[in-house]
Amino acid sequence: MLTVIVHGRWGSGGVGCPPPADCAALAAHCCRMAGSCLKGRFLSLFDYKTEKYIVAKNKKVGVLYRVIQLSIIGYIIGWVFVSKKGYQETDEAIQSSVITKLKGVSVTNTSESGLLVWGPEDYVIPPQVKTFTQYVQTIRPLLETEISSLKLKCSVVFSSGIMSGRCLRKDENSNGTCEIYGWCPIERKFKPHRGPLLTNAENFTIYIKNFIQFPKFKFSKSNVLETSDDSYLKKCRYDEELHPYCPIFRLGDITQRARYNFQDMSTFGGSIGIMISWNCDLDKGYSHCHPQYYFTRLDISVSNTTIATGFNFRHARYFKNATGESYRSLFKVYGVRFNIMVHGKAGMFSIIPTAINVASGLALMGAVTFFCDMVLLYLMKKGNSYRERKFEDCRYDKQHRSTDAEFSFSFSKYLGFIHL
Ligand SMILES: Nc1ncnc2c1ncn2[C@@H]1O[C@H](COP(=O)(O)OP(=O)(O)OP(=O)(O)O)[C@@H](O)[C@H]1O
Repeated sequence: MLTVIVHGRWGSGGVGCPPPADCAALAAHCCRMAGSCLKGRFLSLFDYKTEKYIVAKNKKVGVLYRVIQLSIIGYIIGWVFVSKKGYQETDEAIQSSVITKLKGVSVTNTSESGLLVWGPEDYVIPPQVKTFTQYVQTIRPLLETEISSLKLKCSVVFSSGIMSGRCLRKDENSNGTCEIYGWCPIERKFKPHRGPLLTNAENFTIYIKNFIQFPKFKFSKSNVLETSDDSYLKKCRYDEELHPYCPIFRLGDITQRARYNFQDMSTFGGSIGIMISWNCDLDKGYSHCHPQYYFTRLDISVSNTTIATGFNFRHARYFKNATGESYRSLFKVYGVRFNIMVHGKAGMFSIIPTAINVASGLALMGAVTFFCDMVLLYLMKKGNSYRERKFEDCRYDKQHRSTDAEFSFSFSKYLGFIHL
């Protein structure tokens, strides 16, 4: 669009103004004509003003104009509307709840502890801080009441504990050892057993139940397939191709999907992130909103030189012998910690984002005209001749003293209408 910008002057003095004598005559004339002038100006408010186009027969600029125009149309339709769904209102304020249940049984037979059977209630340590606090609270009274009756004093050369202040086994050959309060025997340092102690741990299964809500659209759903088959959860195992909506995962498959071997990870432990991603196009309907799972190992760094890899913690079991003495078994456990993260985004058609994106598309199209005008006027060889045609100087003309066109120009100018 090539628009003519009209320049002009209105008033006395300066280039284009008639001599003062003529101005006085003109003023007198205007006064006589005041009534009709005002009427004419008022009526010109209801004139329809249209833009003047100049067709520039320049192939280079013409091709450039079409190419940019097509690119912008492609961007708006392809990227903004089709890919980014610019016609939808979105809600990322997802409300979510995750419930997990692990299943699987294993047997260990070591020289220290003999034959032991391990079920989920033994090897699953609740990761939530809240559960852990409850665990500490049930144990603490036992320690506090029993601590005085127990012979917890232990004399060692190096250990951590509370010093009693007494020195034991002091003779002429040695300075003796400090007595401390602590559990006997003190913890011995073992190198972790190579590979998992719970040998079939990679076949354990974890059931991840996830509920999500998009409050803006009053939408809620769970990741468990909606089916009338009661035995579905007993049989199914998650598989991207065959059972993408089965919420039961084999531990070995999870580490494999995170590109790590379960056997390697189980020696020193590790942390696996399970991301549940909900990307729902609610225009397609309820049944098309499904979760997608992504697995990644979290306790590693890109450089692979971190010394912080692995995951372990200490865990104790307390019991009493036949005479009522309290004992505890202290375990330093190496395990795989699962961090489950939920991310969600839902979109639904709305007229407001549609209108905003259409308007910004049209504004971009206007910018193309401005850009091509600049190229045509300032970069082309014949730029001067185009400039002469594009910009016309409308000067005051005695014969047409107060024309509608002139008034209309001034009115537009002083209202600040600038057309590109
Ligand atoms: N980790 C898991 N591995 C395999 N199946 C599981 C697992 N957790 C639950 N299930 C099965 O999924 C179904 C639904 O489990 P849910 O916990 O809702 O019900 P439940 O009757 O309390 O299960 P259960 O008493 O068997 O633990 C049950 O058939 C259950 O056996």
